[in-house]
Amino acid sequence: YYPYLVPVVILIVGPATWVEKFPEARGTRQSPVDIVTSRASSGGSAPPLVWRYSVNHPRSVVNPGYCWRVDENGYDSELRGGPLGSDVYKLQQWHCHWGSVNGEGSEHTVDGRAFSGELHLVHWNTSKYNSFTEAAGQPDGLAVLGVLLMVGSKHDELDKVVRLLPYIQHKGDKVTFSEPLNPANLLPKRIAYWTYPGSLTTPPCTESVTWILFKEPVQVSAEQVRLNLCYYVNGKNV
Ligand SMILES: O[B-]1(O)OCc2ccccc21
Ligand SMILES: [Zn+2]
Repeated sequence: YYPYLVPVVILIVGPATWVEKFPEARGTRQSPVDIVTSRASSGGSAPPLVWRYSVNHPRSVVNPGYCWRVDENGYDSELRGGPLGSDVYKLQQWHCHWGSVNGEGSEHTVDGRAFSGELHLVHWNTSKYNSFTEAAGQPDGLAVLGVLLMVGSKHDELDKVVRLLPYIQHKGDKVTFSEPLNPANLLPKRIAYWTYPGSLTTPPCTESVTWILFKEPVQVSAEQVRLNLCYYVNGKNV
């Protein structure tokens, strides 16, 4: 008999190899980062951060393969002030990051602590650029509101998306819903935040994101985390 040549396939995936395909990943303002709270300078006299979202318009939930994403389909919205100077940004999409093990799903950490998940509301600079794609390549092109998620009470607004996950179990699946939803209800009550110039946390890791990470975590139920996990660890085809 011939000793079977076991095909040794070393699948090298993950951040360590992103630099080969995405040179931006070697940059100087890469996200996520650990927020060292003792080193954060006080906001001083930054103007207030202001947002306004449209509520009653059709949205689509998509499975892009790494989580779920809600597309705002171009409906009106505004984010301005805070670290954003005089530019006005518009909500393009929002998505979440969950871990494979509960309790360590967030992208950012705070003093070394990870959270169960992290919501990203992605806005683009409509004062300076003509499209999301164009803005996504510019240093002041995107502004992302980051919301840390921790296990606690059920989140009713988020549940409008979580309950649709069984219908988009595979990469590329999409479902459109018209139930009124206010993205402002996804944000914490207290709106103190940390901000820093960073990048996409996923390829192509473009350094075009002004990060605005709220200090106060938002609570989601253990069942909501479980639903996110089972549809995005098992359901996703990488
Ligand atoms: O890397 B991210 O998930 O976080 C910020 C962002 C913006 C646009 C697409 C993907 C992302
Ligand atoms: Zn993200």
